[in-house]
Amino acid sequence: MTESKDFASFIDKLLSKNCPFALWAVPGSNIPEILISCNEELVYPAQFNKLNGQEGFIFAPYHIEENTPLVLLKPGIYKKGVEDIMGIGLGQIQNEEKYEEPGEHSFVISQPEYLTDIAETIAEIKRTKLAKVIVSRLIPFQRQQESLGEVFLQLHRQTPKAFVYLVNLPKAGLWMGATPEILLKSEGKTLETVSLAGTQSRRNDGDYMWHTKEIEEQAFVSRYLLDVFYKFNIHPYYTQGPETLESGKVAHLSTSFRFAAKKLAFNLGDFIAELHPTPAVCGYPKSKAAKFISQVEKHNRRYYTGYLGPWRLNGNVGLFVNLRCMEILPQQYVLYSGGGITARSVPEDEWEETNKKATTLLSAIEAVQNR
Ligand SMILES: C=C(O[C@@H]1C=C(C(=O)O)C=C[C@H]1O)C(=O)O
Repeated sequence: MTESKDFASFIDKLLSKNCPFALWAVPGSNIPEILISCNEELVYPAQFNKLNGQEGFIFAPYHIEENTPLVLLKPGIYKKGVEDIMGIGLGQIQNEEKYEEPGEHSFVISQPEYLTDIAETIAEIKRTKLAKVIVSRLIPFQRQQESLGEVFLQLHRQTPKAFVYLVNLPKAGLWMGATPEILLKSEGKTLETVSLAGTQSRRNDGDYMWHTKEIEEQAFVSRYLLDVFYKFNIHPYYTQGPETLESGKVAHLSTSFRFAAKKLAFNLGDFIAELHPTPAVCGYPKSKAAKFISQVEKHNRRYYTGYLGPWRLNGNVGLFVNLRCMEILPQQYVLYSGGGITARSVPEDEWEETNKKATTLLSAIEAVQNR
């Protein structure tokens, strides 16, 4: 797919129609998939647990609010593979009006402000029972005349092991990303969820050493997953890891948990509602961390740290946490990047970590802008 100039211009033409769609490639696959829906095929469930029994593609926010609804694209035109996708007659797709601009993204904080916030976060952790909290920030980047189709293909070329996507939706906006984090994925009769946390720079020699800070912060996520398993009576389950997972310019610690899908045959929506947001993107304990985030972060996370992916589409569930993502506005890209803060954090290192995470997207944009 990455070789096709025609495919990039097909994506650009689709974007110019402004119809609701989700385009994605699952990790390790070169085969793109698309779901195009008309406005009538969009559903806005009021709560996360209202997904029981539904089917389609989900684009879920961090918090459901009026400006950030949970969106389900019901099966409309679904195609897999470049040829089949490009076979879609664009003439049959209705032009939709331009969406309303999302609210101001003016809460871009400077490095000194960020460092102060992180120092205060560390002090709060040391003073209270809060053990870990994810603090994020916005990174704006100027758009030029570059093709978004080309940026999507470049992103896929650079991060083939991620879930790479482009989503255009009224109410939610235009988003692109390449996330390494599985929330819930089906494989035959098995379901898998993953505890992913702890970050270091990617190494060429693959010789990773993990330190106490990363080991502890990933363990918080694993412990939380086991609490949720206990609530839903999920056993036996099988684990693999912690092991190193590379994505873009960084690497993480990852543990996979697998169990029989029949355990959640009737309440998969409830399970997701309980799982989200995990301590990988919120913190631990979860309610304390969520409250702290709402005080320390001046921006609205919108769909960053939400989740997205096929939901029982042709029988498959493939939900990923919305990380390494950006909202695409007419004049600029707004990237979202965050990291887990614990008592062992060093503010300057955390700043660097958010920069490194952002290079996944920035290097794809720059590669296209500099062509
Ligand atoms: C919050 C992000 O990533 C999450 C936080 C991580 C960390 O704190 O080390 C690692 C992976 C993700 O679970 C992000 O990419 O913005």
